Amino acid sequence: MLKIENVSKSYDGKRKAINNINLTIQPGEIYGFIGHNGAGKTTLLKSIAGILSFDEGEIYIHNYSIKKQALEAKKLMAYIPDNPDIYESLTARQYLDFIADVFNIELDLRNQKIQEYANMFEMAEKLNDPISSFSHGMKQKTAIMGALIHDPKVLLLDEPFVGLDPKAAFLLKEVFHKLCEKGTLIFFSTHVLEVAEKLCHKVAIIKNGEIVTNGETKTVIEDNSLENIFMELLKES
Ligand SMILES: Nc1ncnc2c1ncn2[C@@H]1O[C@H](COP(=O)(O)OP(=O)(O)OP(=O)(O)O)[C@@H](O)[C@H]1O
Repeated sequence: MLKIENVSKSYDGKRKAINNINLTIQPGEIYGFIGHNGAGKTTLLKSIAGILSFDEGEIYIHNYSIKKQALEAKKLMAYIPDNPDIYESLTARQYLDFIADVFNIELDLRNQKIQEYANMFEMAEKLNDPISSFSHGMKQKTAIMGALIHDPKVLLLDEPFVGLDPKAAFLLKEVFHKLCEKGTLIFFSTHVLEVAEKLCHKVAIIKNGEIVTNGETKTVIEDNSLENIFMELLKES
């Protein structure tokens, strides 16, 4: 479970980039996080991942506080940033081996997973090529494979569909479904409202650092489209 309690963060000590965020995400849920540019999505995702410190509140990953028990919490999760800036000088296989080493994944299991995901994302031929030679989408796929290698219980992704071709986007959605069947919870930001509408069990909409609505996707959208709800919420002061 991912529990976010009263979390606030300011970069300059004056304006809060996120303000009093409360969200609880259960195992097996696919949860979409939607907001305008600068709304605070990346700030919250990085705070959950333990990359960014926050000023107030607490975040728990399966009851481990990301502030006080960061190592235990981080073992259970994976975070994929919006820009897959991964080690350019390594080959994809070296990068995946490195991640597997960090998480202590035994050799047979890691090779099996690398092969499985490389086949799935059509990266098997590229495993021994340097990441510096990859397109944005190929780097994104490599980052995704790295995130999946240790079977995270909590998967955080910042704009995961940007830069993926339609087939890779379809495959990633399939991966989401498979993971959620196994009890992994997935929390991802997106600007692609159709994806959120179709894929997510629940959604939260953030505006100027505050959650303006959240809940079951079908309840949030009722008879309207998510795009209309989003535009209405942006208009309201
Ligand atoms: N390193 C930083 N230093 C100062 N202010 C920052 C920093 N990073 C983000 N901000 C500010 O915090 C607010 C939230 O930014 P954040 O990147 O979390 O938004 P976002 O919802 O992810 O936006 P986008 O959809 O454009 O990626 C914005 O006002 C932004 O200018």
